[in-house]
Amino acid sequence: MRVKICGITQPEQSLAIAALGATALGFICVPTSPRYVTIAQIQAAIGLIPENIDKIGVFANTTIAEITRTVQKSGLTGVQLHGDETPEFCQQLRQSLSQVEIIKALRVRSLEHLQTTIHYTDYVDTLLLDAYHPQQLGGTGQTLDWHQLNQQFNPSLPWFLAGGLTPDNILTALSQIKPNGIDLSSGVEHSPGNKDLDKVALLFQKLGN
Ligand SMILES: O=C(O)c1ccccc1N[C@@H]1O[C@H](COP(=O)(O)O)[C@@H](O)[C@H]1O
Repeated sequence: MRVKICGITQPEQSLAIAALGATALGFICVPTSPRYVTIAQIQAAIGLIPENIDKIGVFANTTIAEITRTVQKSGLTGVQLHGDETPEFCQQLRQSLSQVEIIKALRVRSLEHLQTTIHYTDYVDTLLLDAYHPQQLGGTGQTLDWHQLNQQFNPSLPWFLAGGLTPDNILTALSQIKPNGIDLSSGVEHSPGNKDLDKVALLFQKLGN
């Protein structure tokens, strides 16, 4: 299973988290987030991380030109679209970034809302489900209803479960639902952007790594 640790701001923490077992690291490219990092900060982190680790930039409601510029300058291997990007936007981004993994995040408002993921199938590589929050785009610590999700969500694409996952609740979540990957941010940090390496280690211990 893929394990993505997101919202990293300190380059040396990237290296430590990769060594603990993360398969993907996430960098927040949304300027309003307390976890926002510049291209220079992403470059510094990526310079330390082994090649086999996925390096994902998280964007929301920005332009294709801005995403493309950031990917090309920083060396990101994937992008996570966490805003209201349409299937048409994803199709255009695919044309601009053909070698890069495109992950479309859906902030789930309702079970009916889940059905919109079908429209992205031809244009993205991976889906991600996060909890909806009226004021914040992500990193909220809010969880989804895993049991209901298990009954209603059966996508044809691989997908990440996100939203309020922690070392304490991860096994409960995975007992109820079987995503292809998990994504954690606020559940493994001291404060926004400052990861708690003890919590990350506990996560991988719980996962049996
Ligand atoms: O973390 C942020 O600050 C953020 C800002 C804007 C868009 C997405 C963001 N984070 C994403 O939120 C989810 C879940 O986070 P959490 O585990 O509930 O804290 C995760 O996919 C992050 O990539």
